[in-house]
Amino acid sequence: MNVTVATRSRRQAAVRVDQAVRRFGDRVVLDHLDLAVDEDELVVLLGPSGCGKSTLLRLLAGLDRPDGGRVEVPARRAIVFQGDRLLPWQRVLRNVTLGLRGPDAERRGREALAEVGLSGRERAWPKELSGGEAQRVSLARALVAEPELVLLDEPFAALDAITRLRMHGLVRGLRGRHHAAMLLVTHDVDEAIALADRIVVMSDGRIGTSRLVRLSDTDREASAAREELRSALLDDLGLAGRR
Ligand SMILES: Nc1ncnc2c1ncn2[C@@H]1O[C@H](COP(=O)(O)OP(=O)(O)OP(=O)(O)O)[C@@H](O)[C@H]1O
Repeated sequence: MNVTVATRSRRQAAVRVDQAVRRFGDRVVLDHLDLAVDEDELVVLLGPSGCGKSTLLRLLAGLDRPDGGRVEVPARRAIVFQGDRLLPWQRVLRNVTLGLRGPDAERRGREALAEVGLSGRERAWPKELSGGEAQRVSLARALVAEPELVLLDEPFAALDAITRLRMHGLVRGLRGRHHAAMLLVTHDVDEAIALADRIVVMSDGRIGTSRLVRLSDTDREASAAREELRSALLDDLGLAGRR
């Protein structure tokens, strides 16, 4: 057994991946990959299609096991996928509180929905929601149990550009109130810049470069510093010509 649930202590990395290997047949998808995510840190994992991002996230979520190496994650973790994966036969509030126990579950669910701007929609059915609203419910569901780690697997990829920008603003706001490590997977350079404390670029089954993002929220929208980072990331991804 090589996935362990870490005992948490102060200042420890929330996620620690050491030399993880994952193979499918002859294909080595994760090739001795190392990655650490600190408590409270939002790391964006950026990489081209097929480079193994989802494979890594599945290991961290405990949905799959490595063939070699170690994966340490906290016990309380949540995952948000590209599709909302809400239960269509449950109302919005119930979808959020499904994993909760105790007498205050409903109150916590309502608070989580208020946080994502969906007060008043508690009794709606999932099919009555827009794509952006459904993903906001998914975020509320992920955060309601105060996880130590939130895994976000291209959660906004299916949304239109304007809704996606709104979701970026929402995630930045939520970070101030939830002290979780977050790992967000995307192949969208602009999304990475909009959200990350640190961007790690994945290729050939390993983490290549790791860049700290030191931009203010205003700079993230439009500035020379942002363009410089964008160019550097396109270089990291081998897409320099697309600038
Ligand atoms: N269960 C599996 N069986 C066989 N091959 C798999 C399996 N899961 C993933 N792969 C292969 O591993 C490689 C990496 O897949 P993965 O989904 O992790 O990539 P990704 O970086 O998330 O891609 P995308 O950005 O397109 O979602 C792909 O070549 C894929 O075909």
